[in-house]
Amino acid sequence: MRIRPRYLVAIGTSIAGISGYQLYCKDNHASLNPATFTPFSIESRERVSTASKVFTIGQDALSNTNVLSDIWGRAIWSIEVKQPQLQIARSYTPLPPSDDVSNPEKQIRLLIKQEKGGEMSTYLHKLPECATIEIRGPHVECVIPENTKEVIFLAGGTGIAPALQVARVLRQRPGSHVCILWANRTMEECAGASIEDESKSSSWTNWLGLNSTVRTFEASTPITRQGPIVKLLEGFRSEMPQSEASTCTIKYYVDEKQKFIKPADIVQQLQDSQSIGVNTGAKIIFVSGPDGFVNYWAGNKLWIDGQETQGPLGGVLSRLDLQGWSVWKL
Ligand SMILES: Cc1cc2nc3c(=O)[nH]c(=O)nc-3n(C[C@H](O)[C@H](O)[C@H](O)COP(=O)(O)OP(=O)(O)OC[C@H]3O[C@@H](n4cnc5c(N)ncnc54)[C@H](O)[C@@H]3O)c2cc1C
Repeated sequence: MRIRPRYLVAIGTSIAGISGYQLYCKDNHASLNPATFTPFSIESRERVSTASKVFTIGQDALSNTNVLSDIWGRAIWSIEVKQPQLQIARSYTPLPPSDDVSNPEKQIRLLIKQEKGGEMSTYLHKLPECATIEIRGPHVECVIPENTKEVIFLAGGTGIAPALQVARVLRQRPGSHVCILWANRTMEECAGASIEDESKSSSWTNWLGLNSTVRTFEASTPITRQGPIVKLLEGFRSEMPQSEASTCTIKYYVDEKQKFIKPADIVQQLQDSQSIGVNTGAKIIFVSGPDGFVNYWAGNKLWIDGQETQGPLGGVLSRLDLQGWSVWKL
């Protein structure tokens, strides 16, 4: 059968078109960018608790891009996920990679809590394995000043994700002191965490090992498998050189255990910082979590001309002598 030249042109054009589209899709996968939503597949989901899961997204598709390597080293950042039917987007904060720390750009992992009645989080939790989601980013939420080596991080619930980003940045700065106070409603959100007996141990010096004999834990705390977030936190703690020049303190607080972050915990950290007294750079207290948590500790953020701003310092922190530390609400 003879095929007319004009059909050959049409077939050739179609093949070229399909190949071009496939190439475009391939490139498009690798081009996470802040302006447009790009499809990525969900590679896996790991349950953290009844309400929370860690989603791993587009690991292979991201393997050729360097877009994230710079940002991991200097900032708190997020990405947006789109819900295609409702055309809404929500922000999420990537977790540092757990296994292949040298190639962070290969992974986007998100800790997502399913909110009761929440449109996006429910949509994401109900998606089947290998589903495609559209993401846009990275978006810088806060650049950590180069001279910052001391950070206290008050985190509530999924607000722990930016704390892990900060820990990762400071781990690369010799002489850094990171203190993360993480509050959860239930024990299952931080399964495997050691809940400190606060009457016996409360200062950075204890984590330095100077007081290690009094580091005891609530007898009622069940020894369970460490959840993925606790694993990440404990990984940071053990990787950070524990010396007087460099410390990583992590404390867990759980509502159902009647263990809450108290103003005295912050005062203690400020005093410990003063006694270590090695750093002169910008010292920052970050507050991250649900609105109620942020409001309680640092006051409301304010919307001005359609932009969310820090607003004045309020809440508990405004009543403490912060000794020159600045506060950043996330
Ligand atoms: C920079 C940034 C980073 C973030 N990072 C993370 C992260 O790493 N992990 C994470 O889990 N979340 C993160 N969030 C929060 C996330 O963006 C979403 O806000 C969250 O997932 C809830 O979205 P949703 O669409 O499921 O809930 P929404 O539909 O927006 O609802 C939120 C809550 O409000 C209630 N609600 C909704 N409508 C009403 C109404 N009419 N009346 C009364 N109550 C109502 C819902 O029941 C729900 O509890 C981040 C937010 C920001 C800004």
